[in-house]
Formats: sequence, C-alpha cells, structure tokens
Amino acid sequence: MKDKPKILVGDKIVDEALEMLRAEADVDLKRGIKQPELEEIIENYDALIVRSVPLVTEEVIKRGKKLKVVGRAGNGVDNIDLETATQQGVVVVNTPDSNSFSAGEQTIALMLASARNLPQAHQTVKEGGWGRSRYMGSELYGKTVGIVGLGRIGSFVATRLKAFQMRVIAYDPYIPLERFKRFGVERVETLNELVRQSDIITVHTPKTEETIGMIGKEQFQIAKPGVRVVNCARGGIIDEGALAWALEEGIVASAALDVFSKEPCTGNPLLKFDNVVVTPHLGATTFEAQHRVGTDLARYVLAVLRGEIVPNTVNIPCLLGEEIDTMRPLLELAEYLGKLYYQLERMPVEKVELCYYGEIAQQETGIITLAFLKGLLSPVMGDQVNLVNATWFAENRGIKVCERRDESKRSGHVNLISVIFRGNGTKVEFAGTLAGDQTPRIVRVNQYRVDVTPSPYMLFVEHIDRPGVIGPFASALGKANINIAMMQAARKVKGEESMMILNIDSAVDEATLADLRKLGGISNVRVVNM
Ligand SMILES: NC(=O)C1=CN([C@@H]2O[C@H](COP(=O)(O)OP(=O)(O)OC[C@H]3O[C@@H](n4cnc5c(N)ncnc54)[C@H](O)[C@@H]3O)[C@@H](O)[C@H]2O)C=CC1
Ligand SMILES: O=C(O)C(=O)COP(=O)(O)O
Repeated sequence: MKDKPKILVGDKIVDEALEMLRAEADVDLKRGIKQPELEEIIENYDALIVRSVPLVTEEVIKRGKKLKVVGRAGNGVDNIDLETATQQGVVVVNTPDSNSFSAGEQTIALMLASARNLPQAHQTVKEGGWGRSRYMGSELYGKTVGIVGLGRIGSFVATRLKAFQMRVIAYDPYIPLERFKRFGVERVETLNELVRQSDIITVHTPKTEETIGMIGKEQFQIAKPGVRVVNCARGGIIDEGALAWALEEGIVASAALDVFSKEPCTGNPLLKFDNVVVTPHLGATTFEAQHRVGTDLARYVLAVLRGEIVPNTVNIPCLLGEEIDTMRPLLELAEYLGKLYYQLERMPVEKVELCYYGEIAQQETGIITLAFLKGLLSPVMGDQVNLVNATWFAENRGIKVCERRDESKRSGHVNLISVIFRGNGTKVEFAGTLAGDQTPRIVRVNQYRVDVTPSPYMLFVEHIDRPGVIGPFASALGKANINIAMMQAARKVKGEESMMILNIDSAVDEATLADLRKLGGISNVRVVNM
C-alpha cells in the first residue's frame, strides 16, 4: 500500500479543513512555526500549508526534498519564494477569492474608524472619559475615494463605497476600461492624478517591485491637504517613512493600517501617532473567510498530491474549474506527443514549434504547451519535471519553444496539435488529435500518417514494405510470449521504407529486442513507453 502523504500545517486553519486533510494524509499541526524549525523538518513533508507567515524561503523549499505543494490559506504569496518553488517543481496554490469579502469589509471598517476616530473615542470612554469635542469626524458622503488596484478587493470596496454616495475613482493600468465601467468607477490615467483628486486613498495591489513605496513622499506632496489613507493590502505599498513625514507635516489627516512592512509591527514609528488606526493584519480574520480559505485550500492541496491540476495554482497558467475538465484530454495528448520524442529520436532539440489547429486554437494553450514540455523532458529527467518547472528546465537545456494558433481545421481534424522539433539542421514532426470519445490519438509520425492510441508499451518499427517482413516480426513477439493488442503499418511509397506501430501488452526484454532487430527487412525497432 502506498504511504499516506505528509502535510505540515504551519499556521491556524479551521478544524474542518484539518479533518479533510487527515482523511487522506498524515498531518502535523505546528501553528506559528519559526524559520529554523521549518528548515529543519521540511524534508519530511510532501505539502506545507501556511498563511502570511512563516516565510517560505529558498532554503525551506530546497530543503523540502519531498515537497510537492505549498498551500497558501489566503491570497498574498509574497511570503513564498515563487521562483525557487517553480525551479524545484513545487506547486504553489492559494485561495484568492475566499477572503476578499472580509478584506474588503475590513478596509471599509478601517476607513470609517479612522474618519470618525472610533478607536480613540472608544478608549477615552473605556477609561472613564467622554471627550465629545475632541473627536470631530469627517463624512464619507460626497467625498472622492481613490482606489489603487481595481482587482477583487478594490472592486468590492468600490461598489460598497458607491452606496455611501462617494465619488469613486481608480488607478489600475493593467485592466480594461470595461472593468471600470462594470463597477461604475471613473478611471484615472496616472497614480498622481488619483492622488491629486482623492480625499481618501486606499491601496489594493499586490506587493511587487512596482508597488512597493508607490504612495511615497512625492505623492504626499501633491495630495489634498487632509487626505486620509488606508492600507489593507500589504505593508510598504504606502511608504511608512513618507507616511510618518506626511503625518508630522499635517498633510495626512489620518491613516488606517492593517498591514506593515514588518509584522508584528512592534516599535513601528507610525504607532506613536494618535491619528493612525491600526489592526494586526486582520483583513482575512473572520469566521466565514477562514472557513472558506481552509476548506478550499485543503481540497486543492489534496488534489495536487493526487496529481491533479487545480484552479488558483500560482506558478502555472490558471484554469477555472470547468476548464480543467475540458483541458484534461488535451493535456494528456500533448504530454504523449512530448514523450514520444526522446524515445524515438536521438537528436538534441534546439527549437520546438507547437501549432494548435482548429477549436483548440481558441483555448488558453499555455498549459497545453507545459504538458507537452513535461512529456518531452520526462524520459530524460524523470519525476523531477512537472508542469510547474517544465519551462524552466526547457530554457535551461537551451530549447526554444514557440506557439502558434490557427483556428482552421487541418487534415480534417476538429482539433490538431502539431509539433515540429528542430536541431542539427534536421526536422522531426509529430501530430495528434482527440478522437470523438476524447481519447488521444497520434496521427502523424514524420511523413507517416497513422492513427494510434498511446499505451504503456509500444514498438515503433521501421521496415521495408515487402511481403514476409511483418509476419516473422509478429511471430517473434509471439515466441517471446508478448501479446500484440493493436498493430498498424504505414508507408509513404509502395515497396520502400515504412513504419509499423504496435501496442503490446508487456515490456520487451533486451534479448528479444536484439532478436527483433536482426529480422530481415527490419531497420530499426524503438521501444516507447507512454
Ligand atoms: N489584509 C489582509 O488580510 C488581506 C490582504 N490582501 C491583499 O490585498 C491585495 C489585493 O488583493 P486582490 O484584490 O485579491 O488582488 P487582485 O490581484 O485581484 O487585484 C490586484 C489589482 O492590482 C492591480 N495592480 C497591480 N499592480 C499595480 C500597479 N502598479 N498600479 C495599480 N494597480 C496595480 C492589478 O491589475 C489588479 O487589478 C493583495 O496585496 C493581497 O495580498 C488580501 C486578502 C487579505
Ligand atoms: O490573504 C491574504 O493575502 C492576507 O493577507 C491574509 O493573511 P492571513 O492569512 O490572515 O495571514
């Protein structure tokens, strides 16, 4: 019996998610695990589950010799070294939709709390005071809110704030105008334009090289006096030093922060300002969000461990739930076409040209190319290559990969994947399609037109097209007790070099292979395992 996979859960996830994991795996729960311990024990695990801590560094991933998946129970993956994970073939999966409502509501809660001095007033009353005159607030009604990043959370915040009758503007150069229209948001062309017009600025981008410090001193210098800022995305998107300066200068009336450049934020200079309202990264901390992120992630992690493709994989092209089902046979076909190459040919590959013909050309073909590359490299690299690192390995081996799509049918097939391999000035071509029942078929091997269903044991035999060649070959297999399941012969020109492809029921040992190669009219026998 196969050993159960081992999963390390490094932070709190809901009990229901833990139960789901325990049904299929051995689970160790080490909530709040620290870096040194994580580095020490990670080699024992197939999967690691984290939230925004701990850091999943290069060291952690490289030491995780068995690691197949890092699951982020939440959205931001800035605590995970994605590059190393990709190189090592470790799938990184998250649950970005599952906590957006909570993070969006937290943003609005913080906005209102800081505009109305709620935490400060609350504290005064708790301490026996009253202080009504000290806590003059400011309405949201009629104000302009500037949203930086109109993604999941930014758009959620936008639609809610419209109910407050605010003017909502947004800056997000990476999304089409249609998305702004859908949410009734005015698009501004530049960040500085947004800053100039906003009474409140709220940031909702991921933390990237481009977004770190994007609201900095330059922006505070051109902002409306009395501007308020909210950061419920990632610490450092609003530069903390520049914010402290703008608070000192009285440019910023209030700031509300859920996230910090270093967490916990003990000793952060911003804490000394009375008009800075803070929470300890609570955006996703609601019963509902934690239930969703935990159970969704448990499902995804288990599926990856079973070898399935899941939505929300951060380091391979993303597929939606139903797309995965449509894609599965195509991925299988592409992988077969890839696997064929090094088993049939001995020429190093310099360039691969994949062409997707027919209906398939309308699909997101990136992942099909990955499946092909995985198939191509697996005969030479074994299990270490997967969908996640296939491109990286291909690039490292100097293989240039080009993709082309053509919606017209080719050779009468509704879908066809054609692959041309180039190297040493020669060219090899394979093509495959899906049959009516969606089973993969190989339909071209160089100049030979064939119709072959890939199977675990196959023989590709080059021979002369003349009587008395195929019969003895089949007899020799029979003598070696190898059953032929299917057999097909293809030729270009009568009487010349031809190809016979056989699906057989068991492996052929070396001695039998040597005998087969000696038979009259046989010029080459290659074993292919799919
Ligand atoms: N405080 C908390 O507990 C939580 C925080 N988050 C954080 O919230 C942030 C937003 O999350 P989602 O809305 O789910 O992300 P998303 O990926 O759906 O949206 C991000 C948007 O930012 C835009 N963007 C990227 N670079 C930009 C730039 N330089 N300028 C302007 N726009 C840019 C993108 O085009 C995209 O539309 C992330 O940083 C995430 O980690 C998410 C959940 C909980
Ligand atoms: O999902 C996110 O991006 C968050 O920031 C939430 O972080 P957490 O899971 O609460 O540590």
